[in-house]
Amino acid sequence: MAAGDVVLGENQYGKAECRLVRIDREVARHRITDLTVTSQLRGDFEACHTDGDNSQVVATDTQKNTLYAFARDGVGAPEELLLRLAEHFTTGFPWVVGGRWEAQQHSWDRVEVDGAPHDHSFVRTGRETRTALVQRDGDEVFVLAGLRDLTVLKSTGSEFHGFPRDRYTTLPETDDRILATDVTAWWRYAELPDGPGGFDATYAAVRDLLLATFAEVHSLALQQTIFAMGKAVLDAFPGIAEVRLSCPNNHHFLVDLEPFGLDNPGEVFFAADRPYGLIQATVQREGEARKPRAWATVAGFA
Ligand SMILES: O=c1[nH]c(=O)c2[nH]c(=O)[nH]c2[nH]1
Repeated sequence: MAAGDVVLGENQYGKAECRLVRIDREVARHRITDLTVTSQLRGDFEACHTDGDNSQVVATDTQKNTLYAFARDGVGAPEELLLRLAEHFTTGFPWVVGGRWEAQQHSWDRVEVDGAPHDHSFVRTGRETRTALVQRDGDEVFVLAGLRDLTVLKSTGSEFHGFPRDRYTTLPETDDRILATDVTAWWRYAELPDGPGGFDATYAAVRDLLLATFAEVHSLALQQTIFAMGKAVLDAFPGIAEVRLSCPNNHHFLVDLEPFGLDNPGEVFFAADRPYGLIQATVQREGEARKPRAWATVAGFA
């Protein structure tokens, strides 16, 4: 090949953000699963890119249809649905070597009527979005699970001091501040959960641990808090190999009420929306092999 020839590099394609709602209605008390799913295939699609030869192109429309057809049998945990799709496409078409399947799960609560949860009416809650990402390359499968927009705030139990001061430093030291963030977390399964409840139970337990750790750690920095959150997850789940966290420091500034002849003993704040500190960390097990390919397509993580 002559130097300077132009060739196709890495590529993937599929249907992005398929909106899927499944109602389990075998019993009077319906259950709702609300997902946004992206399916992308990797493999030998060179002829399509270079010559417009579509003979190996599993249409994005087909990928979308497969998702809805699979949902007819039940969805289960988002990770399970993605693993099914990965298996189907990777084993069903010889030139498809793998791909990337991602889901966001949108949560609904039951409407309460006279104090009782309703059977078939739901209300969108302000809860976090659950996320899942399966990537497959031949027999190698990476499963990430996570959440985003888990918004938390503690009104005390947070300090920030001892940082270096130079001519540009104006931030006062504080031994009592609001700590607020929107947690984005991903964790990578080295072993898939096979106990009761599987992925769903692990998700719920990890979420609880993240929240409890945020609440209970007396924070000297958001960095310290997020490391503790990741560590709590690794300590509790041997099958989880690493946790990555990305957390904005949603600053709350004490308002100066002196011009109005008032004091402000940590009660009235301006909640700024930007700029915000952005604190990100990977919490991992010492000596465990890194898996950079598992993270290559996760936006916003180092
Ligand atoms: O928890 C914090 N970490 C920082 O790195 C930082 N920097 C800053 O200005 N405020 C804070 N708070």
